[in-house]
Amino acid sequence: MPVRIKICGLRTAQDVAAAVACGADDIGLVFFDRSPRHLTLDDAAELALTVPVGIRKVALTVDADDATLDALLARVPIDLLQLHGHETPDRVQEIRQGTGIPVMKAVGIAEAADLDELDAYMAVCEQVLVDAKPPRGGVLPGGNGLAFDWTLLEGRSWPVPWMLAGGLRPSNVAEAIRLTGAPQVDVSSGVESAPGVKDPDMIRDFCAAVRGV
Ligand SMILES: O=C(O)c1ccccc1N[C@@H]1O[C@H](COP(=O)(O)O)[C@@H](O)[C@H]1O
Repeated sequence: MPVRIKICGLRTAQDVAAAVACGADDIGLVFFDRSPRHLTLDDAAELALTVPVGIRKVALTVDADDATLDALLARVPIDLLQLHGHETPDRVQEIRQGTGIPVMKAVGIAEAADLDELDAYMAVCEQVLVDAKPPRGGVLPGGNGLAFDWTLLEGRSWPVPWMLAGGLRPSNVAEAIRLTGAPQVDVSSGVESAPGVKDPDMIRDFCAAVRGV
């Protein structure tokens, strides 16, 4: 099976076109106002219209309340919710049942013990996102371009689909896939020329590196 590719933090129709042309499977829209990739609902609704059928539209939220999620889903057609905050397994379950939208919960990894946290989420969501733990006191809970020790994942297998994220770039994604066996990869800052500014050449190189594994 080819490794699935998610390009996250797209903000313009040109970003979407570049990702789609290079074979991305998922595009990520960020709804977190402290992020340089944040989209308003109006901008996201317009951008969503440019995404071809068959490409999954993923909404990234951080500890969003029900009203925020309802407003988002009423305005923007979303295929998968990426929960990137401190949502507990109970809250994940509640969101999944309340919205009817499949959920991918992000879990931050810095050491082997952090992997235990994944188990509780496997039971309540469609997918998990295995990301680097954000730096203490950092502004963003993700999208920091930081990798974790991928050897922690060697020999692991999980019963639900999972995606690898954190510091992936065109130059390291092939090694990350080889070491971890990741069936899906997610990138944001690793294909940017500046925070929030996607670079079509880097998107192309990233996708080519994944497809070359
Ligand atoms: O991209 C963001 O701005 C962001 C904001 C808040 C939470 C998560 C965010 N991005 C996600 O973080 C990981 C890793 O990103 P990177 O490739 O290391 O920059 C990825 O899943 C993004 O979707």
